[in-house]
Amino acid sequence: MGVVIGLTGSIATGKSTVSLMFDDYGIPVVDADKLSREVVKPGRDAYNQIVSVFGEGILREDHTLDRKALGEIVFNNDEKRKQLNEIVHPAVRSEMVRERDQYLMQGDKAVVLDIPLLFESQLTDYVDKTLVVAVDEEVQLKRLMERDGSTKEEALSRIRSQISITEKSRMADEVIDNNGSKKETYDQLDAILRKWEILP
Ligand SMILES: CC(C)(COP(=O)(O)OP(=O)(O)OC[C@H]1O[C@@H](n2cnc3c(N)ncnc32)[C@H](O)[C@@H]1O)[C@@H](O)C(=O)NCCC(=O)NCCS
Ligand SMILES: Nc1ncnc2c1ncn2[C@@H]1O[C@H](COP(=O)(O)OP(=O)(O)OP(=O)(O)O)[C@@H](O)[C@H]1O
Repeated sequence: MGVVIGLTGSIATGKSTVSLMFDDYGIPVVDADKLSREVVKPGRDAYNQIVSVFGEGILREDHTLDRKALGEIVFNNDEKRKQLNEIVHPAVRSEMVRERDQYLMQGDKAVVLDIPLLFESQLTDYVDKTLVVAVDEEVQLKRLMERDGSTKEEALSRIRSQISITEKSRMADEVIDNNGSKKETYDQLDAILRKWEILP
């Protein structure tokens, strides 16, 4: 049976960057962020529930979700974030398990579940190994502000919505230090995959 790797980190620590490296090895990745965007498309159950809870003020003119507006609400209010999670997460979880099992059935040696909230949502039972991508907090803040063009306040409200990267690193089976170059990150991933006997 293939190994299921739970890939996580905290926001902007480099999960997507490492997930692209898995692509290079031909190891399939199931991306929870991507699924969470699909299950809230107009007409889907989760979309209808979000509109009924948060109102039409979080819709754009074309009726798709205004993710920035919804983000401003939920990253500044724990109760509202919990409500959104309760709507979106079950749909993401069932799709993720379906895709994971499909890869395992077709005989893949490993499959990656890229889940930002692996520890927050207590999803570690869905995976065999946990891999955390970590950077120092000042690097995280800088990369997040640069990537999203966000203010320090906006970036900090997102960072504070998650368990700290220090704590996640303590819970992980393996940690990749992504403070350095992408090449250094690649080398660490390579070593871990060899240690786990996923690569020869
Ligand atoms: C609030 C929303 C609309 C903001 O959308 P936006 O396009 O700005 O961000 P995006 O979805 O690309 O998420 C970026 C990052 O934010 C962090 N994040 C997203 N949702 C959450 C959450 N509920 N709690 C903590 N961190 C979160 C993750 O690190 C994620 O990688 C969106 O994040 C959302 O629907 N969140 C709820 C679903 C969820 O938990 N998704 C993450 C894992 S399934
Ligand atoms: N080793 C690195 N050196 C320089 N920049 C990097 C490195 N790793 C990642 N980055 C940059 O940092 C930003 C955050 O990385 P990435 O998008 O991979 O994080 P993430 O953990 O997937 O974020 P999110 O939680 O929002 O999904 C991106 O702009 C990325 O290009």
